Amino acid sequence: MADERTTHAAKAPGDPTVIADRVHIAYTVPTGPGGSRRVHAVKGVSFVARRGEAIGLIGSNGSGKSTLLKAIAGLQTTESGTLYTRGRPALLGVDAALMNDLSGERNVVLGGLALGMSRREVASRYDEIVDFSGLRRPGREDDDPLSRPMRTYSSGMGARLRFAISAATRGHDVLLIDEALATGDADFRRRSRRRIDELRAAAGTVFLVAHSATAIRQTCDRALWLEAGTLRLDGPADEVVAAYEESTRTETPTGPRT
Ligand SMILES: Nc1ncnc2c1ncn2[C@@H]1O[C@H](COP(=O)(O)OP(=O)(O)OP(=O)(O)O)[C@@H](O)[C@H]1O
Repeated sequence: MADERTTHAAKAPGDPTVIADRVHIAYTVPTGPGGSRRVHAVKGVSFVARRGEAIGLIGSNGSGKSTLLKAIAGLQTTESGTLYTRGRPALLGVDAALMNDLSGERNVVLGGLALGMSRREVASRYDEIVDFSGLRRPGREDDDPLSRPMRTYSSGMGARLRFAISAATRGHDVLLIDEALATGDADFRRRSRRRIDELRAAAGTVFLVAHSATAIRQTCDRALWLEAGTLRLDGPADEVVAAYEESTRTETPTGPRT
């Protein structure tokens, strides 16, 4: 079977959708009465993302991946440097503005509106979203998770619904996905990959933050490896992921042996 990813990757990338030029991002963290300290989360990161690319962000915990994603989405200000994002970016993922006390059904509407869909658009895509999430199981109509509050969902169910909502968006030049593919079964991951490919083919740029090297390898053609806020490597996903894996093998402390 042909590898869709290779087909897309073979196409020449298009116009720039995100341009980062020596971007620095810092948080101010209160340390006590009147005091604060700065956490320098992203340090001088530069890259150009183009239409048609799916770019994975990889790096150890606290390396700045989510911060960079938020900045690309326009939700986090930069301290210095220039960050340009074309059109309407959409940030999707575990932090998406869903409400745990509301039912899955209400959250589909809420999430759709938060992503800029009209009520009519949400209504017309409702079934598509729910089908994609895989939460409505034929023959199990007596227990429809969509009518239950989201707090009763497993983390995998919640992640699937969030991804399904976000995957229904249209017309975004830049789609940012945080960790959405880390959960879900093989079938869901396959459908997610196909959808990301479709979004990419429909002209946007997709950024994906994932801890799973496999998700990045299977979904992205390019990867940015962040380490302690700096861009350590930018290149073909296979190469960057291999270098990252190699470093985690050699740099992960094993702890003292007793
Ligand atoms: N709201 C915040 N206030 C203060 N510091 C923050 C905030 N968010 C993140 N940080 C700090 O910024 C740095 C980068 O965090 P970020 O969440 O971007 O990393 P990450 O690579 O996405 O991590 P993970 O893989 O664990 O999700 C870390 O040192 C983190 O502690």
